[in-house]
Amino acid sequence: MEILNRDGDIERFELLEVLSFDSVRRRMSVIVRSTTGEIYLFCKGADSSIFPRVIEGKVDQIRSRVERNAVEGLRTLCVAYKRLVPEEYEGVCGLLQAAKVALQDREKKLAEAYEQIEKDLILLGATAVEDRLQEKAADTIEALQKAGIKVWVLTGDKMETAAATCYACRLFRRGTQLLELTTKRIEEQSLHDVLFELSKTVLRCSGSLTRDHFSGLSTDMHDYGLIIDGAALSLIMKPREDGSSANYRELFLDICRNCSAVLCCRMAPLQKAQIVKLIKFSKEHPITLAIGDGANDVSMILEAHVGIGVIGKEGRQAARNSDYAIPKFKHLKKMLLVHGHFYYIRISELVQYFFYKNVCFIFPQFLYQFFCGFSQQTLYDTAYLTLYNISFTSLPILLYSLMEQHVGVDMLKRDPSLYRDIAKNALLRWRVFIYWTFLGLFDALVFFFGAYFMFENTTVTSNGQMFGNWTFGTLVFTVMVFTVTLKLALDTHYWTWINHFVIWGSLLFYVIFSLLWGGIIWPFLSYQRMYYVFLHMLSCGPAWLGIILLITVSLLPDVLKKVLCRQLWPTATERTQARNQCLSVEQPTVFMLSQTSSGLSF
Ligand SMILES: Nc1ncnc2c1ncn2[C@@H]1O[C@H](COP(=O)(O)OP(=O)(O)OP(=O)(O)O)[C@@H](O)[C@H]1O
Ligand SMILES: [Mg+2]
Repeated sequence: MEILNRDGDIERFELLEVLSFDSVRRRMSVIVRSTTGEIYLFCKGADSSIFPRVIEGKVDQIRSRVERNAVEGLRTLCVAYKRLVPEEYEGVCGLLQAAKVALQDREKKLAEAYEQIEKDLILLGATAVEDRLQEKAADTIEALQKAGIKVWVLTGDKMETAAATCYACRLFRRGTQLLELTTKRIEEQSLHDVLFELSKTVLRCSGSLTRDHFSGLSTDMHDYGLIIDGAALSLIMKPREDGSSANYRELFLDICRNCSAVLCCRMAPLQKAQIVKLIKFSKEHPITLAIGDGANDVSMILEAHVGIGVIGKEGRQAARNSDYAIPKFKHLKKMLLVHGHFYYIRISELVQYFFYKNVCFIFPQFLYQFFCGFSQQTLYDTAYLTLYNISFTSLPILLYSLMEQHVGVDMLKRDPSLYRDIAKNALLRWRVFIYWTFLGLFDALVFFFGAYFMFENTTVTSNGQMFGNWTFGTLVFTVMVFTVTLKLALDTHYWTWINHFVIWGSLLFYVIFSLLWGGIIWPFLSYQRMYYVFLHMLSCGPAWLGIILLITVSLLPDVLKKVLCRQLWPTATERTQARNQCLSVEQPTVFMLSQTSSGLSF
């Protein structure tokens, strides 16, 4: 190992041992031998883990320096060393070797060995490096807050550094009142008192004020930010004999609910996961998402409902253990607010539409049983039964669920609050599900009884011929295929040639298939009950009229509901759609935004 010293000379060291870093110890050491044969141990790590191990050096001076640097948002590391005489070194080697080859509890033994070796150090100094935020980190966090997502920062960093970072990424603002739940405070008062005091502070205001927690835009004085450190968290989580820890947890969660931002600092990796778990199983059962870039974030990424890894300088562990890996933090915005929004809309329509079209399909068959003496006679021909879900009505919804964009990408990025329209599983709630089911039942009733009443008049054909039960079934089926496909066409906002192709293509395919299926005598069929049925039905005018009428009647309630809801209770998304339509007919306007830097930013 060669090192260039400040005089410009090269110093050579032989690297003997590495006591590797871990997030619990928060320090690492190396043992080296200089050219003169002296053996040194150099240790670097977080101030909190170095200072207690130091017996010499300008501790107070360096401590205050470190505090100052941390407040400025710099990442600080303290460095200490000690000289090892050869006998000591022998002892160290022996300890390490024994721990390394242990077959049981190796990790624990290594930790104990490190603990013994890294003590009685002489403080050398401290380093402070600027750990710059990734580009657009602040924008992204602000957008997430506007979208109604609560952002918590869980970090292994020092409290002061982490707080400065939170200010830099606008999680804390000028008006944010910081509440501290730290070990220092708990040492002064008891945990019980601190928690009650904090909860009194936050709950006093939450009752009387209508604050906008989520937008983060409130300029209200009572915008709270909570800071908690790892040691305080373990006190809260620690199970007690009298079972009171559960109460502390509830109290802690109550305080957090009333804070617009929460910062957890000096967290060990497992504590990060513990926090995620705590929130995940809290009474609101929120969906949690954890994003991180380092190995120390892996456990929380695995614990959260959605784990995202940022592929970065800190290696690939986080990305490898995540559900989604992204190259930069700023991509989270597009991922959630645009793709997340789109896919939620798509998947919810896919699910509901599948129920709907199958209710439309099966309910007439059920009703038919009352009219056929419960003889198990099918209403539709077997080919129709087989092909309804796999070819007549499959592609349009498949394409919808892959391509639909009810609002433009730019619009979703520009206005994060649109995300609130779909938050809390808004489109897959019972109310929506019941609406779709009733729509399906209504449509099925219209198909069935519409056709039934038409067939009551036995002289629908001009030549006096009567329709049979297969024509009845085919009429119901035709109206159904057209209605469910047109319903999807009404729901589609984003039309591309491929949507046109599958929607109109599916209908055309149905017509052509029916013509061929009944128009030709197929040699492989032993009997052909559909022979000429479809053509026969189309050859009579009233059937055409009936089909058009029934399709219109079945689509009408949904169209009316859409129009009324849009007019009376438009969602933010619908307002945006309407605005976009207005804008697209007006002359294009160019907006220019200029940003001036202000010394008063925080
Ligand atoms: N390679 C290292 N050598 C010595 N000390 C380190 C090293 N990496 C981190 N530390 C110290 O250990 C502390 C905890 O590190 P950890 O990786 O858990 O969190 P972090 O990197 O500070 O923050 P984050 O959790 O946001 O990644 C750091 O604040 C730092 O003081
Ligand atoms: Mg780290």
